[in-house]
Amino acid sequence: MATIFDMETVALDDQDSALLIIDQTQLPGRREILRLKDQKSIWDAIYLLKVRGAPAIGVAAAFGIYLAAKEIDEDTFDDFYKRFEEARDYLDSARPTAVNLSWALRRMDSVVRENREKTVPEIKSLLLREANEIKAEDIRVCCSIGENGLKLLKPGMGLLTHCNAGQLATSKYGTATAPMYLGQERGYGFHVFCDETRPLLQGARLTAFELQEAGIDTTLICDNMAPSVMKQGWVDAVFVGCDRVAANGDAANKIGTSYVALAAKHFHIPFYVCAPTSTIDMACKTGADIHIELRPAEEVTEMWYEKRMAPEGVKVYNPSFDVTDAEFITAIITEYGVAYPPYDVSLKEIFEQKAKAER
Ligand SMILES: CSC[C@@H](O)[C@@H](O)C(=O)COP(=O)(O)O
Repeated sequence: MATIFDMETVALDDQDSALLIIDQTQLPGRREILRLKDQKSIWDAIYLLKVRGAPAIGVAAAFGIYLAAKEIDEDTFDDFYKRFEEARDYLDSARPTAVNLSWALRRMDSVVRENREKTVPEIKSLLLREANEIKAEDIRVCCSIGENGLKLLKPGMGLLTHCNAGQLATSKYGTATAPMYLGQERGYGFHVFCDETRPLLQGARLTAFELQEAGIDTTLICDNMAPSVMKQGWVDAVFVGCDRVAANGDAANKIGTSYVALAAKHFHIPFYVCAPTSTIDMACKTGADIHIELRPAEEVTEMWYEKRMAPEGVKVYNPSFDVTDAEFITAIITEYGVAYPPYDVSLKEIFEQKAKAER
């Protein structure tokens, strides 16, 4: 599949001693690679959206906790694990909604706990192996979501997406964009509408950039234009990513997603949520249990380039995500297949398939 950068979204350097990310706050104007070594700068990069998107955050956290573990200078398991837990909890506090962050850290934590009889250097190298596997898995998962999503589409279709669930939000290919990249490679000739995605414009700055660079026919619209574009008959399907899916199929994604879902339902357009199983949180019963991150008011009162546009002192409400109720979701596309309502049944089946495949 075609990708836009030579560099991957998240990587370790050649010495496995620093996290390399492309600073997404600078895109599309500047392609700046950041080299992050200490925990504070990795935490900041996640919080400030220099690296963002649920799967990419998970991979960054996996590498981040490995780098933290590497620096722990203790000989006994208990002393090592105490400091490991502190670093784990610190990274986990960077952003609350995307479950991939805690999912990846839990996986790394299991590696430590399951190998307590090994030496600390051995545990450190197992952590490196696990972080690399989390990233490799993410790439495979995106490819499978691409294949599963493409089966739902026909050549020449018009698609709409919200926020950035693309290459920049994952290790490669994206989730919601994977069927688009794959379709492009196979001559489907899709036309994609990108919602700009206020307040931080991930759609305008990142998705429109990615898709255009990949040669996909792309049109940028303001968020409030989606219903109008749908009404004209230009959209045959909506594809979005997600940050956490609850066991009943309610799905949290970038603020504004539920508004797109409502419009899609009104115009009888299928609304698909692309979700790696790492983003499905079966411990979370419904969308009401999903913690929605509140972000600083300045993201709304100032434009991305720091130009104030709202009156000083105005009250601002700035939730970063919203929950689309399961009833508005036509299907959830995972790496193990497509789940249809009722999701409490179909998502369980997806996890059964996953367990079978892992046996
Ligand atoms: C494959 S990424 C899915 C989601 O993480 C994405 O759609 C999204 O909402 C990202 O939000 P962001 O605040 O930019 O991290």
